Amino acid sequence: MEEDEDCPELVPIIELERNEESQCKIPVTIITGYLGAGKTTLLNYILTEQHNKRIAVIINEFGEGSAVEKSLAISQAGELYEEWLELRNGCLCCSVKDNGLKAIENLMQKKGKFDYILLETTGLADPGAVASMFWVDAELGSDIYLDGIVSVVDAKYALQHLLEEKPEGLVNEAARQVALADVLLINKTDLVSTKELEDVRSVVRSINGLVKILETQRSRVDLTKILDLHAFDSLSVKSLQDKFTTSNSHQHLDKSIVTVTFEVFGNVTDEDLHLFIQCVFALQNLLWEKNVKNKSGVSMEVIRLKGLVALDNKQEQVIVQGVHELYDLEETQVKWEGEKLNRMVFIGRHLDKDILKQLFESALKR
Ligand SMILES: Nc1nc2c(ncn2[C@@H]2O[C@H](COP(=O)(O)OP(=O)(O)OP(=O)(O)O)[C@@H](O)[C@H]2O)c(=O)[nH]1
Ligand SMILES: [Zn+2]
Repeated sequence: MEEDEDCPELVPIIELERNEESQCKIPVTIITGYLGAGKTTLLNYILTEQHNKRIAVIINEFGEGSAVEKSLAISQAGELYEEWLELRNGCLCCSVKDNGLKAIENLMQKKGKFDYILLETTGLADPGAVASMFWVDAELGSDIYLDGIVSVVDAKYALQHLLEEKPEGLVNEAARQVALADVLLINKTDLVSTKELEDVRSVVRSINGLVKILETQRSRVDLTKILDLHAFDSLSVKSLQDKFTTSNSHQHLDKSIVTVTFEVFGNVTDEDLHLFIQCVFALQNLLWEKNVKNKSGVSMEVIRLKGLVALDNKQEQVIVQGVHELYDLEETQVKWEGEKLNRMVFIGRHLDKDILKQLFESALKR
């Protein structure tokens, strides 16, 4: 016993850093889903479940062009406080990016730190834009990080919403929400038959080949399955590998949003990888002259990107994450063994696998 005290166990630096990080950084989970799917029910459920966390809930009620107000409830020991948090600008993609973070940071100064932040976006907001504003590099010194995106669909109306044909150029928001999700709740399973549920599951799967699907009633879900996912950092490398081995590509009913995956041997320089990703993310930028089209001449749009890549000067696997024109490379702890097999997953509209794969192959070192 005494000997133990004399000789303290050495803790590797990496572990120390990770612990420190997880102590001071606060996860944000984005909860999205079509109108009436069960998002608020989920939030209420989370707030009343035993979790020993101090959770801040932010509900976006972004009105049409009106001033943005956020209703904020802080739950502590079952008590609910409500407070209005006002943001000056309604534009999600640009200025709210700073305001949104700032507002939360200010609030934490006033109220003390939270352990967790849940953000419910309305059925109309583009969760990709919301996600990107919370997906801030650690270097920026933010107190919060994006942990994951949870989408809720209504089992009864999901097919109708997901398969609805939009006029050319318009996005099916319900499908985009599924495309972005790390975890998807098929809620209100009490309202559908086994067959209907099976159909919803297969359409969801055809849109997003990576998403973890859970079925719920009244949004009741095991919280460990939706919180602390680390979906946007290098800790997700294991799950990405698993998904690659289990997911097989499905042919989509509505060809607009699909998941495209490919694997290519080789390695790439840092610079060429950045060029490739920038090119891919510029695909949706209609004003950009290099805007790459699919075989039918329609512009591709990447909603979510994940990949495991081999950089020519790195022993470790590097994970690539992208959402809404933001992307990030992060070195993992996992060393390559044997031949280096790059794995890429794209979720988006009008994607053409061959073109994306060729583009990636030409970025690889020869
Ligand atoms: N039958 C059934 N009803 C449910 C279930 N979950 C939620 N509801 C009901 O569905 C309605 C909508 O739920 P909300 O949680 O408010 O949905 P929401 O996604 O927050 O809706 P908006 O904020 O309007 O977009 C409510 O009346 C809920 O009580 C379920 O599993 N089964
Ligand atoms: Zn709601």
